[in-house]
Amino acid sequence: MTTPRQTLSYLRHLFEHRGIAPNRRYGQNFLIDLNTHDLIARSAELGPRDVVLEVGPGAGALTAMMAEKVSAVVTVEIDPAMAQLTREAVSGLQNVRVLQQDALARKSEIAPEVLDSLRAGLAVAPDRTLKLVANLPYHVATPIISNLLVHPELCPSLMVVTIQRELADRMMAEPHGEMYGALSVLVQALADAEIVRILSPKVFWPRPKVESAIIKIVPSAEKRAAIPDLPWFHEVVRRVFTLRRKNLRVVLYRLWKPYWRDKAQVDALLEALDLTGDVRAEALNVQEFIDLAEALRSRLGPSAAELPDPDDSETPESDDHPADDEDGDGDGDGGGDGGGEGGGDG
Ligand SMILES: C[S@@+](CC[C@H](N)C(=O)[O-])C[C@H]1O[C@@H](n2cnc3c(N)ncnc32)[C@H](O)[C@@H]1O
Repeated sequence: MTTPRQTLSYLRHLFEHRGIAPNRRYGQNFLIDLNTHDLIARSAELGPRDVVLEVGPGAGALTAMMAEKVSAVVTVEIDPAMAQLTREAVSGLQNVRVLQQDALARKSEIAPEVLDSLRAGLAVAPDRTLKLVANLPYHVATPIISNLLVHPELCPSLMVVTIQRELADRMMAEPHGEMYGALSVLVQALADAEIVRILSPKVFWPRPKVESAIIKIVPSAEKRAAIPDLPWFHEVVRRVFTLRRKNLRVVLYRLWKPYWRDKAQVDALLEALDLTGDVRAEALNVQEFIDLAEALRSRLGPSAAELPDPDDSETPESDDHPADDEDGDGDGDGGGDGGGEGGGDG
């Protein structure tokens, strides 16, 4: 077995020879411990019916290992130099498609070319199943995972990914805690998740500043079926956590203002759900979020999904960084009137 030291030396020489260096902007921390690659592949229970999506193949070591076991691998690599290394690592393997592009379109959606390649791979035989297996670049992990989780036809049967440990902890977090946010609700509402292993910075080159984790997410058909409108659920969870420190009465009134005559209508909706208006989003459990989204859907109607965020310029596609209170007013909503917290969730 190649040791981490040998892999590191190989990568260093390869990069030097090509005149390239790891690019922090792209979250390039390469796994140098091949045992970890092996653990990722084993945890993904790879088999001949699988079509694997790998975002960020880097030098292609995990790609080549997986391609031996599965029916097809679709890899997406933003960095042309890395895409070239991946192509070389899998040359001779007919079942790997290397897309050199951003895996995301419009910052938070999975690029249509990626989805089309997955559809093509799955269409080859009716028993093919999709899996996401990757050492994900940290800045795209949340949109990749959450978009696949709610995707109507391309939700994977399994996701095994390496991510920052903090993000893994957020996925597993319980209500009331600082870590609990849109991503916790989304993952727990739609899947069963477990942390497979915490990874020390030492297994990467260059070493990141923080720990990472391999997380295994198993989307559940039963849980999905309990949520009638997945995109709406995603939208409600994401929006409500943009104002995590306001009470729910204020949050709902403010987020869907054109739809309410007055706050008494919000109170009536909350009362029907057995919730008091002074409760905060971070206190709601997953089932309460499912019920809330459904009640709002019935009350507000389909056009509510089209409503822009209260102040779109300040509210990115995210919510959830714990405990920021950027406007200093003590309520942590990051703005005087409905701005978001930023930080990368849901
Ligand atoms: C953490 S490295 C993983 C590399 C390799 N799979 C490994 O395990 O050593 C993340 C990889 O994702 C690529 N990447 C970063 N942002 C991306 C994006 N938006 N779309 C596709 N690939 C991206 C980086 O260039 C890098 O190769």
